Amino acid sequence: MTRTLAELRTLIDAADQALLEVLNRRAGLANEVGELKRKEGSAVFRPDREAQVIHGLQTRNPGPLKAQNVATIWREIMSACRALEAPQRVAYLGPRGTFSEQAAEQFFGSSIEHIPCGSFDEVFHATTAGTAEFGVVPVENNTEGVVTRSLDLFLHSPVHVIGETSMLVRHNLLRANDSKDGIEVIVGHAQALGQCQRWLNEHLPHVERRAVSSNAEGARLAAQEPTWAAIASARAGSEFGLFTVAHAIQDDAFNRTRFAVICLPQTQPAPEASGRDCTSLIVSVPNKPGAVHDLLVPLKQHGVSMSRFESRPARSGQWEYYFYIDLEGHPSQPQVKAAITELRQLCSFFKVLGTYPVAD
Ligand SMILES: O=C(O)C(=O)C[C@]1(C(=O)O)C=C[C@@H](O)C=C1
Repeated sequence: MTRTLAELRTLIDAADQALLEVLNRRAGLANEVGELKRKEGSAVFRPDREAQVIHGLQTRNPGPLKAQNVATIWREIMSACRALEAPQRVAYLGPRGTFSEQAAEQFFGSSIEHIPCGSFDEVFHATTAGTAEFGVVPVENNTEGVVTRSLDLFLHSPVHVIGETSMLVRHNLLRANDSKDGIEVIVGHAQALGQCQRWLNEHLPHVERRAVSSNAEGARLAAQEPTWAAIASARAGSEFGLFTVAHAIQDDAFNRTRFAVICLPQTQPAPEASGRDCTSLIVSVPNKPGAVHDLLVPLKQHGVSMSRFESRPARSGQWEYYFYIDLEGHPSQPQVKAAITELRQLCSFFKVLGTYPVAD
């Protein structure tokens, strides 16, 4: 027997009512957890616990909801519960509508206090000065490579990384009217201009490209200047009331950016092991033959995999470099701890940038 639309909607209403009751029961429990944490003086945000909750539910999910939907829904549920315990102030490269804002909401859920900043430097500053408890900064893009300013800022900042999130980045050409004609200037963040180079060379080869502090700032400018077009997200387009002149103009269809979530260690200690963790280090070795090779030996000996190895000039004038290394695992695992201890002895500079659950 097939059910009518009216019958199905009645059943959905009843399911929603039951859901609402369960969700409020959950929120009440989170409130109690919040009181306990206030008494203990412990951190509200526990990314390790949230990662475990989501992975557990995904493993036990009978469907038809997809695993990805389970993650999205529970991230929002936990965001709302967390906000009841205490609001989280999150700094990112603004204005409203940037990919950094999307990354912040993807990681924390939307129940956060937004602190949009004018530059990556400001995000670090807001996070260390206490204007924000957390910051979200891009660290790497699969077409443009590392975000050098973020990596350089990590070096001397007291913040550590407590999480990461990775996002598919789709760029659009946005304008105050819906025509591709008469565009004199294209504005966007330098990274975005780079990620759309091929499309721009082919479609608008003679138009000036101008780097601005963020894509959303470009969208804001394009809303005021009819001969300008901006490269930015659909979200920035709706934020500033722009037309999309061309969709998805990034050269790589799978253009992904990885963001790091930062905070002061006193705000939030390093997350405990979640089962799928990453440990990020910055190291430097004496400038002598074989030194970089030697770095890899403890990793091989203890069977620890390296998922990233980047170098940045040390600016000492001596051809010295800082290496940004991501290891798979958590220092609470004996083999990871042993590899890190041995690695530390080989380095002239050594900093654990953070240890955190791996992004999905
Ligand atoms: O388990 C906790 O410590 C909670 O505060 C509860 C909860 C949740 O909603 O499940 C909320 C915030 C934390 O980040 C982790 C989980």
